[in-house]
Amino acid sequence: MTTILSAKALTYVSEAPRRFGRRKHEAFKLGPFDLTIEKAETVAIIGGNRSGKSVLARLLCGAMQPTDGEIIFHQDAPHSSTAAKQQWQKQQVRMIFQRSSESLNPALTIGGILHEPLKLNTDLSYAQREEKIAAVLSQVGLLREHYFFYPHMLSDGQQQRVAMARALILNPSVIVADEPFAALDPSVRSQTVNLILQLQRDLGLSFVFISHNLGIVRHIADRMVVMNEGQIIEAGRTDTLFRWPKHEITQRLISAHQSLIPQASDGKRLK
Ligand SMILES: Nc1ncnc2c1ncn2[C@@H]1O[C@H](COP(=O)(O)OP(=O)(O)OP(=O)(O)O)[C@@H](O)[C@H]1O
Repeated sequence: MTTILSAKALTYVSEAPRRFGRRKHEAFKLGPFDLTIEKAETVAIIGGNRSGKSVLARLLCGAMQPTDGEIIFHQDAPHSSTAAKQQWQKQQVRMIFQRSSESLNPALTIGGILHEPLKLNTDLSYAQREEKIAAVLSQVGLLREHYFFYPHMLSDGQQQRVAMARALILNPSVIVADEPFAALDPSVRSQTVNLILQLQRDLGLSFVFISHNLGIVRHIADRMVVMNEGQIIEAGRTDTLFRWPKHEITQRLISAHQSLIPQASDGKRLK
């Protein structure tokens, strides 16, 4: 196995705002804990509300800075200067959010949306960027014509694919997805799951995703990380955790999921 990144003693502490203004965030402590992500694996983060799943996802992709601890990238950066190395590392982990429609700029065409990260992060010429965009559109199952569409002209599933294309365009090693399936209807959801599995096979990508849907977690995650009150309370292979959950909270989450699975008249679970 090849380790892509490891979080060491990762800690995030936010104080409650003292006075004035709306209380957007309350006091919260995440970690310290260690976590590794291997090449081409899928790691699901599960846990109750406010357990810190989204904060962990944001720390992993660099959208929030840890108060303590560090995230180490194990691949060699193809650059020698520290600034270029840091820039490259930032590109290694990209995030996609729950509601793609809200994260896509409505004033830009899909082409415009996909040019942006390339303009900001690479020295590619216009023609090279066009070539890269055509390739990534096809990777996520969209057509070349979609380049000229605005986000509102696309379906939810297609918008999700654009969000995926934007995440992929800088050739990351890890995609972090916060509830990527929650807002999708069941058929689009299974298409998105299949797309993720296919991209993983084709590109050797690692996926870290947060989900309350344990059916999908069981279907696609190699490993599971269970969080509660800012701590990892249990982690391991998905099959093992589903069969032999050790922590009481993991047991509760899994039995709540299993109670939703239809039972046959003889009491056995339907496949
Ligand atoms: N950007 C932020 N800055 C500071 N604190 C934050 C930030 N985002 C969330 N928090 C705080 O971190 C705690 C955990 O929130 P988080 O959103 O990570 O939980 P979650 O497990 O993803 O919950 P849910 O399943 O309800 O989305 C909350 O107390 C929240 O107020």
